[in-house]
Amino acid sequence: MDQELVSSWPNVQFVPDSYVRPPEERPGKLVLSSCKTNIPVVDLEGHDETQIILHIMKATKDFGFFQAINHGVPKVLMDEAMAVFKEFHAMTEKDKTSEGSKDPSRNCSFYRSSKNYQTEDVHVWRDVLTHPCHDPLEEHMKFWPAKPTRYRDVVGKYVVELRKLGEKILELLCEGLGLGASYFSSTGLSGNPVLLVNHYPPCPDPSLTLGLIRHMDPSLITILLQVENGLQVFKDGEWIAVEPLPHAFVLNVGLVLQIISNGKLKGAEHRAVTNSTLARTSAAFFIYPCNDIVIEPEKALTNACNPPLFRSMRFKEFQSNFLSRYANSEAVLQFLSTGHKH
Ligand SMILES: O=C(O)CCC(=O)C(=O)O
Ligand SMILES: [Fe+2]
Repeated sequence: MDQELVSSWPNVQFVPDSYVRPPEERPGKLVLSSCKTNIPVVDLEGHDETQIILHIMKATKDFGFFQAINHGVPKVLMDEAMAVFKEFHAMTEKDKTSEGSKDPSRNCSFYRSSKNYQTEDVHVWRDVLTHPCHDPLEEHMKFWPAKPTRYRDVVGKYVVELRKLGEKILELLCEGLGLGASYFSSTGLSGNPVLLVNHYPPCPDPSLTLGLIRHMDPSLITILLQVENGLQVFKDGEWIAVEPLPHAFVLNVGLVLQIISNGKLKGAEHRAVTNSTLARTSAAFFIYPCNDIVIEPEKALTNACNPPLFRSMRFKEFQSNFLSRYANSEAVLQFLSTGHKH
């Protein structure tokens, strides 16, 4: 059973030992309805941009997360993209594996649990399709799945819209931080968006396992599309469930933005729980810097009273160190820290 994708176990009756999380990580009773459910909702339409900026800054400072409505991405396209993501994950294991493994460099790939499957002690209950989304799009698209037949067409349109939305949110955050609106796009810091399509099949005992362990994202920001419950955010010692709102996106601050803003904006830990009846699909659009870009606290945001809290390093180095410490945010932050405290 271990050799197959989680989605290939249609009638699994119990959680295999290799998927049972250690007791301190298990969601237990906090799987769904017993959690609080409240993260801020930000309406991105409207004429008063100053108010929108204030609202986003407050939400990201308080929670590291918010849901965006009236964001400008066509609803029909969101529905089509989610439908095609579900169609991909509903294909046979053979088709998913061959359609997701066309890229010899493995930037576009399909895998179960996590990229550390071979070395991790315990797996998580998910299958993943991931691929790059930066320009020139056609060059990456040839490695994207060709089945379902409309995948490239629909997802190609979807990622163009998400890149626009990402730029818009980053511009608003820049203004909130007092940086020029084009700060990220002009520096290459937002030049490397990647899509990750998570699929969490129904699980016989969601209290024992996780779809995704507690982590922070190694991105500038992440834009998540979800239609079923399962995402939880850790705040003030508690797990908060992020209930899907129709046609909203869930936005969160990643570690790269935490570094650049010198801690003015902070990421939040989050995880995904599984569900005993429904399969859940979520699509995370990560805005990453290009590999060779140096990430460090922006000089305009540091001074003698606000010394840089984070070391400077290339994104590539940041990412490999992040991955080796994935589940341990404290160790990640310690690695990044200059030793200065707020
Ligand atoms: O599936 C979700 O809701 C969470 C996805 C996520 O956090 C991630 O892919 O980093
Ligand atoms: Fe995440």
